[in-house]
Amino acid sequence: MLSSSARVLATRYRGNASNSWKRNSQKAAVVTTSSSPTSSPVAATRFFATLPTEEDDAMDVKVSPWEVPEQVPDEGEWEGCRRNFMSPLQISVRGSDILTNPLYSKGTAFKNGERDRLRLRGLLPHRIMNIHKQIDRFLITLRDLDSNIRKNIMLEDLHDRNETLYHRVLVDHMEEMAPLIYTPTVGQACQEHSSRFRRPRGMYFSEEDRGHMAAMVYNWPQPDVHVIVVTDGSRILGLGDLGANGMGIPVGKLSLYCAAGGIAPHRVLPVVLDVGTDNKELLEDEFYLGAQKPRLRGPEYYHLVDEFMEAVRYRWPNVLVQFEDFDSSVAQRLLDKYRNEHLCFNDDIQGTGATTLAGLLGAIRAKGEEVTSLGDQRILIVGAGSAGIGIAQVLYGAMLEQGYTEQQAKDSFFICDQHGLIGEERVGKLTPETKPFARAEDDGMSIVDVAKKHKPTIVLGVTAVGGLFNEEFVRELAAGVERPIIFPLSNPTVKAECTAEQAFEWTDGKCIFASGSPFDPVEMVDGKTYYTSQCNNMYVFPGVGLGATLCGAKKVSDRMLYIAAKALAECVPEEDLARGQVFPHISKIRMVSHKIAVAVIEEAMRDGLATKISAEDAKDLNEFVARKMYYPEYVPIVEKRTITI
Ligand SMILES: NC(=O)C1=CN([C@@H]2O[C@H](COP(=O)(O)OP(=O)(O)OC[C@H]3O[C@@H](n4cnc5c(N)ncnc54)[C@H](O)[C@@H]3O)[C@@H](O)[C@H]2O)C=CC1
Ligand SMILES: CC(=O)C(=O)O
Ligand SMILES: [Mg+2]
Repeated sequence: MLSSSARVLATRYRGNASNSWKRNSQKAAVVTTSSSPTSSPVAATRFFATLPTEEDDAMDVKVSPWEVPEQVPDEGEWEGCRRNFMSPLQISVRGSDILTNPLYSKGTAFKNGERDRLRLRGLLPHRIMNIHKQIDRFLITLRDLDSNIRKNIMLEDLHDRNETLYHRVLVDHMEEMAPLIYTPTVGQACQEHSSRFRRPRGMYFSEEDRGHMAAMVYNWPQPDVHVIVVTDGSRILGLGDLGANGMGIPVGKLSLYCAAGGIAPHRVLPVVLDVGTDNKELLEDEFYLGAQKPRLRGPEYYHLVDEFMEAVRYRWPNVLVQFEDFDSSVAQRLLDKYRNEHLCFNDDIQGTGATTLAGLLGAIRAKGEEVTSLGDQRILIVGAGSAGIGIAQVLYGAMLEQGYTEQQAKDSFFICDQHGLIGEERVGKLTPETKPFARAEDDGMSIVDVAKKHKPTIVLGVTAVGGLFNEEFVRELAAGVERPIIFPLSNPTVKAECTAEQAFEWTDGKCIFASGSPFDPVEMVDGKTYYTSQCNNMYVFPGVGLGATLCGAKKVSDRMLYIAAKALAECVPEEDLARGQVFPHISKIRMVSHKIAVAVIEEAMRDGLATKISAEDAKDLNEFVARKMYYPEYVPIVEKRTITI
């Protein structure tokens, strides 16, 4: 139990932006030329040629010319890549079919000219609202709801009605909305997916679909998908096997791809590989919507995944596939199989590794130590699954980059699973990725004893065991070092290894704290406020995906993720670090994604992996990426006509 000396601040702190961070101004060294024109990820631009009407020009939506900032902009300065010209969207549907299409519908925001030419007159109430008024009205109702799951449902309803408004709500209110559409609420949304199913979103592939997948992918209505997030539902957050109910995760991740990463909504596809479930409750649940049979395993499972990968590549040869929440028994194997032959990455292994590296570089800076001292840290990773070993691999690679020897780098790690410290004694039972991190001695040692003996400077929790970092353990950490870095990364909130209050309370406010799901800052009895950060792969995957797809990367290399981590670390202003905040404020996430995307493209070009960057684009990659980022704004809609002369 906590004493009353710490309390969570009721209102989440809103970080200040600053211009103080240093920019990595390294320019691309190699320029590749495109053989085909780069397709735009921006909805409703480029391929529509008809000019807007006068009335559309007079739209009351404020559109200002965007600028690519040289440094982190002040609050409000970042326009999120707005445009001063909006090409009209040319569509062939009319009337009520427009209103029921979430990619086209503007609801009450259709102007009179559009209502006339699109045969909407009479189908909408008289009053015309602009997007700002629509958002105000939406927020009043949303904020009135008494639970986060109800808010999640209301947001998903909006998602199904009007994608532009939905994504704009996310862009403008990221701090408030991310926990509602993503962790922690998405966990509950997945658990309740079948019971509250309203409308399908995404695609499902199951065993019955074997032999048909190449045809099935043509059922998806969008011709040019850029990003797929796929799960088999086997390890949804820290909630275990949720089978087909895991669809909420690809949907939530892709909402962030659009709002935070600037990929247009019609270019994303959420997928569940419904290969059954070993979750007894779901197997017995009369309302469960997935395949009610035990999980497919062995060669049959891998063949199914293989057919899916072939099918999506057949229809969309350049599509990026993000593997998400696959159980660690298959995650690494799938990554190894596809990483060199398909544009793909595993978010839990690679994205989490890169994000954690960025957070640790920030934390080390916050402590006043050299960022290049990573290999001098003593890093205790509790949890040796996809996330734990993924993090170890990325940190290990970063240490080598910093000039440490392989042995020095390995000696920095203490990795524990539920049997305690992983030592060489059980090397025969370890996965090839875990083996290099086995310690020569102390196999099976408890985390408390590791803390006592080895005095870790950094502790990362990736076990999905809520409360595992108990008072004894955290106090031991605080006794060992002046300022322990404590990252309980498991999701959702109930699975966090400790809370922010506990970490600050038990370390007398000395720790640097970052968690997978957001925690409010904590006010201690001394009246001091202790700030928290969110260390979640959401800071990395949108930018990596944006950069990789924009440059037509042949693959996602480990170095791209390393570069992404460095770019992310550079986005944290000094004054945030001084408060112990080691990630940029969530409201800056579009700017972070932009910076990561530029860095990823530069790296792809250096490594000869970029296939779609023209010499012209390469002249100013900042501008190129900003121009390509989707921004949710209503564009004028016109009828598609075939003109014959
Ligand atoms: N913050 C972030 O961005 C991310 C957080 N995560 C979270 O990390 C957690 C783990 O994810 P995965 O590694 O994919 O799962 P996993 O199931 O592959 O790994 C869990 C590991 O924890 C170990 N473990 C279980 N009980 C333990 C105990 N009592 N003591 C020590 N170790 C114990 C298991 O042996 C296993 O090695 C999940 O809650 C997930 O939500 C995962 C990816 C990203
Ligand atoms: C954040 C994330 O990817 C996870 O918890 O699995
Ligand atoms: Mg995940």
